[in-house]
Amino acid sequence: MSDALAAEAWAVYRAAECLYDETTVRGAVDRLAGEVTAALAGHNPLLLCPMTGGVVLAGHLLPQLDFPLEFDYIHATRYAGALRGGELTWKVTPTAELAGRHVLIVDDVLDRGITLAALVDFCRREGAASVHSLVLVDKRCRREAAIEADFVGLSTPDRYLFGWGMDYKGYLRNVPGIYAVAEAP
Ligand SMILES: O=P(O)(O)OC[C@H]1O[C@H](OP(=O)(O)OP(=O)(O)O)[C@H](O)[C@@H]1O
Ligand SMILES: Nc1nc2[nH]cnc2c(=O)[nH]1
Repeated sequence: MSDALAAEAWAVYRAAECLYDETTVRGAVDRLAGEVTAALAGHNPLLLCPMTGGVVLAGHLLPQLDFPLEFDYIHATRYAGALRGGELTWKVTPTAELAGRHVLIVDDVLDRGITLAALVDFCRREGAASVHSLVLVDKRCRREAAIEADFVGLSTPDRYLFGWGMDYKGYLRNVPGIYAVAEAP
């Protein structure tokens, strides 16, 4: 990507509002790990990470789930570097067999709900025995698909977010807190 976009991302980062600092996010991930362990240890679950946003959360959650599980990824995107979602584009389906499995989808943010609803539908159509979902952030907004996550880390207002896997035009997924882009004055 261009240096101009990197500079824009840096300016957006500096002007943004920190909604949750790193310590708070890590605390939420610890709690989520406990909840998932209580619900799914012993069920031989398959964790499914929607790329790319789910990768930071999955990387922090996995070592805290101290029981047998499998991990795979899926790739469907509808923002593609934009600040508003469009059509969902499928890029990669999981290589793991989902039939008969207890699937846990682990994603960064539940916003309009279109992506998570499509992922859950996909897993059900593939014959999963059960499908649970976990999101780091549940945005308080008007859903466009009737879905809620089973495990929720944190809640935010309806602002465009970045950090902890969430991007600003492809940048800032690495930021170690959850930030909201500054609103125009
Ligand atoms: O609830 P929705 O409004 O459907 O949005 C939620 C989805 O948006 C983001 O993915 P995105 O399409 O931005 O791709 P990314 O994971 O590569 O950032 C995020 O990772 C969720 O999967
Ligand atoms: N980066 C990012 N991706 C999203 N996908 C849906 N909502 C958001 C958001 O607020 N930020």
